[in-house]
Amino acid sequence: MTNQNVVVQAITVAAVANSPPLFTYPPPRTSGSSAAAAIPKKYLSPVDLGGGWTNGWLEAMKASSPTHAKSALLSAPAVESEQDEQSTWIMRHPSALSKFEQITSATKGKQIVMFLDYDGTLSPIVDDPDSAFMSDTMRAAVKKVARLFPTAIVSGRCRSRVYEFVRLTELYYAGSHGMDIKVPKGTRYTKKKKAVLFQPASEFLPLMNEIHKALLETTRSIPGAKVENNKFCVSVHFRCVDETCWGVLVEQVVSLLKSHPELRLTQGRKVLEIRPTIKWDKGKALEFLLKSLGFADNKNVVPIYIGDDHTDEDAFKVLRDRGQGIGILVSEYPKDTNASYSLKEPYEVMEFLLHLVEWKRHSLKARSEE
Ligand SMILES: O=P(O)(O)OC[C@H]1O[C@H](O[C@H]2O[C@H](CO)[C@@H](O)[C@H](O)[C@H]2O)[C@H](O)[C@@H](O)[C@@H]1O
Repeated sequence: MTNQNVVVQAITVAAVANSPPLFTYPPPRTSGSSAAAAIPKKYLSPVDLGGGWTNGWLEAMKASSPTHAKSALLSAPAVESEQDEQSTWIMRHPSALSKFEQITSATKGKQIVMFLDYDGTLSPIVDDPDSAFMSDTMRAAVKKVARLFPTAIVSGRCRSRVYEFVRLTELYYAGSHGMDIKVPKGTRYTKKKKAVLFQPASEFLPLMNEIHKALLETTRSIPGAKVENNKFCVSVHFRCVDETCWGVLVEQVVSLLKSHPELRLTQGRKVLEIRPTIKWDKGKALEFLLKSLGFADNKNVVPIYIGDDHTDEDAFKVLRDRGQGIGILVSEYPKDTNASYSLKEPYEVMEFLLHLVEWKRHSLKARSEE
């Protein structure tokens, strides 16, 4: 078992797209002085800890909720109508189903490596994170895909938890937003004698447990708040919290972070996430897995990454920067993204996976008959 540590470095800021964002992420400071001046640069979080930090996050929480984002668009006279917005976006990020042939022709003769996010991609978003089950039909589709292509799950969840949901031993798993990767021994692709465990934030484990405990305690008074221990990341869910309490909740999180400049705050779908300020994310995890599979500099490899969240943007950006691979965003709404294609919901993800299986089987058969 290898356990490499990655040096704690300056922060990687979340991926930003070329076009103007529909809502800002990470949130801007709204006012206040910077308490971050005293913090060593290597630990500096994406937004400083000045007085505006809480307000900035609160605004971001509101703006990233689709109903808010939508009404903001509709009330701005300069913005195109909602429908125009949708069709402009879909032209830029066409459906991976309607452009299926374009995708497969780009992968012809090349090795596809499949990367799948879990929540909102393989399982629908539900109120209770512990009930985010994947359907049997989706599991069967992923199983079929994994028979044909190396397949990895890259999730914000704790690795063991996401495995409990997926329950497919033949996959590679990266949990805690890529900070906990397990490459099993002796797979078809790696043939390694020992499993490889890569945990670049391992030194943060005791601190993350402390943070989890502290947040369980402080958020106890807020109805609907849920704190999840994702090993190298702690998630504070606000999906079931009344909007009037969001300010108090974010204040609690921010005040805890004030004494921990080595941690940073990010936001997912109705969730605030506290994680170590290390230069590691889902994009780095994608690169690490490609390397572990022996495909590091292989130009004949096409990674396909499907995800629905801010944190998946790091992976989309890696593919865009490499000029290699296909990023597919799962979203019903126009969102600022580095992905090239889109799918509306997990059901469409399943259809796409099954199309891919069908196409690959067909081309293998055709080749064997040549
Ligand atoms: O990277 P992912 O696999 O997409 O994980 C991201 C977060 O997903 C989970 O939260 C999200 O899904 C929940 C269940 O549908 C939903 O209730 C919540 O509002 C969403 O944010 C998970 O619970 C988090 O720990 C993950 O970080």
